[in-house]
Amino acid sequence: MNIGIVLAPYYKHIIDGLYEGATRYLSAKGIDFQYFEVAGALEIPLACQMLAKTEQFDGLIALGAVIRGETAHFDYVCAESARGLMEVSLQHNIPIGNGILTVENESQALARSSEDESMGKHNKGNEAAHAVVSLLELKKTLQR
Ligand SMILES: Nc1c(NC[C@H](O)[C@H](O)[C@H](O)CO)[nH]c(=O)[nH]c1=O
Ligand SMILES: CC(=O)[C@@H](O)COP(=O)(O)O
Repeated sequence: MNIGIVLAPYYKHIIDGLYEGATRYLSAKGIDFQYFEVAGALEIPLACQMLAKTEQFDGLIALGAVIRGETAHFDYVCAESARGLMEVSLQHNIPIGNGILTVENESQALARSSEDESMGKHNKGNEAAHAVVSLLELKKTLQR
């Protein structure tokens, strides 16, 4: 099993936490992974489509953090990155875990990308990795 991780280090310290959460989950299950960087969350869907077309990955994980600013740009970045991921996943029949945070402020982002469980919220990178693996396990069951 080979997982492609597409990450957008717009906020590097936050993405590092998401990446740690995702890769700890994959490593604990003995699953191989490779990562690829893009500029921001809006570029993640096309990168996922590029990887899906290689047919070298069983699943993909998208890691990003979108924090609301002063304008409506937040709404478009969140909506279009999520829509793009769903479109690629369904069109290419490839499981994609959406670990793109869409939050109001940095505090909310840190709470969802921390390695310290005492921060209260789950690590969304870990959650995205679990989501992909669970879909791949379902796929394996159906192929029996
Ligand atoms: N504001 C955030 C962005 N904005 C950049 C876009 O994702 C994109 O790179 C740009 O519009 C050029 O196409 N990206 C994030 O990942 N997080 C943000 O908070
Ligand atoms: C969420 C974003 O897109 C970020 O760039 C916010 O920028 P702005 O303050 O110009 O809305």
